[in-house]
Amino acid sequence: MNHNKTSESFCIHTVNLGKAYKDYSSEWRRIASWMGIRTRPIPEKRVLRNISFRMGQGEAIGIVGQNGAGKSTLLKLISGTLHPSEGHIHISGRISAILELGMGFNPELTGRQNALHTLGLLGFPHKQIMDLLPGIEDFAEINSYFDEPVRTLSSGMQMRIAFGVATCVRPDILIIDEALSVGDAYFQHKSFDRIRKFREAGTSMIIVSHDKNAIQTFCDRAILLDKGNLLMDNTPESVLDYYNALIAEKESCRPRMNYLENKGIQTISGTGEAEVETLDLLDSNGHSTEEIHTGEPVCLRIKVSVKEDIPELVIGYVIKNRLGQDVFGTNTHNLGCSLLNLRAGEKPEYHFYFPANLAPGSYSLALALHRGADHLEYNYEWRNLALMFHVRNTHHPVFSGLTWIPPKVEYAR
Ligand SMILES: Nc1ncnc2c1ncn2[C@@H]1O[C@H](COP(=O)(O)OP(=O)(O)OP(=O)(O)O)[C@@H](O)[C@H]1O
Repeated sequence: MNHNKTSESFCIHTVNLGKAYKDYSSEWRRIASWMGIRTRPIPEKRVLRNISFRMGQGEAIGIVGQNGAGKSTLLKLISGTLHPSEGHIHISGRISAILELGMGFNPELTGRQNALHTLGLLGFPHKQIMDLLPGIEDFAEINSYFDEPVRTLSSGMQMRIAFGVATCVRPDILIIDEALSVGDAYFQHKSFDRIRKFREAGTSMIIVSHDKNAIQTFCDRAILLDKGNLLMDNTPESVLDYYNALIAEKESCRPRMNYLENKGIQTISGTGEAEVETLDLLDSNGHSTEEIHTGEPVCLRIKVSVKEDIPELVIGYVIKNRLGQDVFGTNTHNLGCSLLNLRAGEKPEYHFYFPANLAPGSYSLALALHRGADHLEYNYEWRNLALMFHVRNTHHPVFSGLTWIPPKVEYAR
C-alpha cells in the first residue's frame, strides 16, 4: 500500500484498491490468531475490490451505495484510518476527515480536550491550536457543553464539535461521511455554508451521503459502490438515477442504460408487466411540445400498455431541473386515482393538468409505473429522462428562484 504524496494534477488516485477482513467464526479463533496459536485457515471477507478512480484538484465526488456497500471503508482507506489489503492510494494535499460519529473522540474527555487532542494528533503546533480553539467553540455553539465529557453530549452536539475541528483550517481535501445528516437544520445550513466557501477556495471533497440533494448540490461527479465493487462513475444525475433503479430492482436483473446523445444516461428498470406507450407534454392548445411558458396551463398525457394482468397500476412522475434536483413529484396513489385489476391488453390513458409555474430553464421528467406508494415497492417500469422540455418566461415579470409563486401585493403609504 502507498499513501504517497504526488505532484500530479489529481489529488486522489486509487489503483485496484481492496480491503478484506478475516472472517473469524468465534472470538476464541480471533484471540488464538492474535496469540499466534495455529488454527484452521481463517476465511476472508472482501468488502472492497478493484477500486480505481482519480479525483482532480478542486473536484467534489459523492459516494453512494446501499448499506454495507463499502462506502465508509473506502473513506477510511483514503483518509489513512485503515490500511488496504491490496492496491495503492496516491494522495496529494492535506486531508481532513469527518468519519463515523464519535470516531477518534475519547468519551471521557470534554469537547475542548478532544479538540485539543485531535489537533495535536494532526500535527498542529500548540500555539496554533490555542488560537484555533475559540473558533471551534464559536462554531459548535453548544455553550458550557463544550467543557462537559463528550459521552454526556447528544449526537448532534458531538457532530458540531467534530465538524468544527475538522474544518477549523481549510484542508486541501475534505472527507465527510454522513456527518451532515446528524445535525439540526440550523447546523446543516451553517456546515453547508462553510463547505461551499471551502469549495470556492479550491478544496476537493469526497462525501458519502444518503441525501440525494446534498450529492446533487455539491458534487461534480458521483461513484456508485455495490457489494464492494465500483459499479458506476459518472455525473451525479446519471449515477443517482441508476442507483435509484438499482434499489428498486428486487429481481436479479440489472437496470438497462441508454446513452442519449448530449442528454446523459437514461436508466430503465422494471418487470415490464406494464409499459409507457406514449408520453407527451401538451401546451395550452393541446399540441405536443417541448417548449412551454412560465405559468402556462399544460397537460402531461401518458398512455400505458398493460402487458400482463396486474392487480394495481400507479403512475408517478418527477419533474427535475437541469441539475437533476427534484422540483415536483406526485403519483396516482397519493392523488387517490390509481386503477385496480387491469387485464393484459388494456391501454389506460392519464391526463395530468397543471400550471407550469417553473422558472425559465431546461427540465426533464422521470416516470414510473408501479404498485403501492412508490416504485421501490413493486416496479413495472421506471425511466429517467423520459421527456425533456424547456421553459421560457415571456408573459410574467422577471423573477429569481426555481418556481413562479406570484404574490398578490397590497400596499399603502
Ligand atoms: N472491522 C470490520 N470487520 C469485518 N467486517 C467489516 C468491518 N468493518 C466493516 N465491515 C464490513 O464491510 C462491509 C462494508 O462496510 P461499510 O461500513 O464500508 O459499508 P457502508 O457502505 O459504509 O454502509 P452504511 O451505508 O451502512 O454505512 C460491510 O459488510 C461490513 O459489515
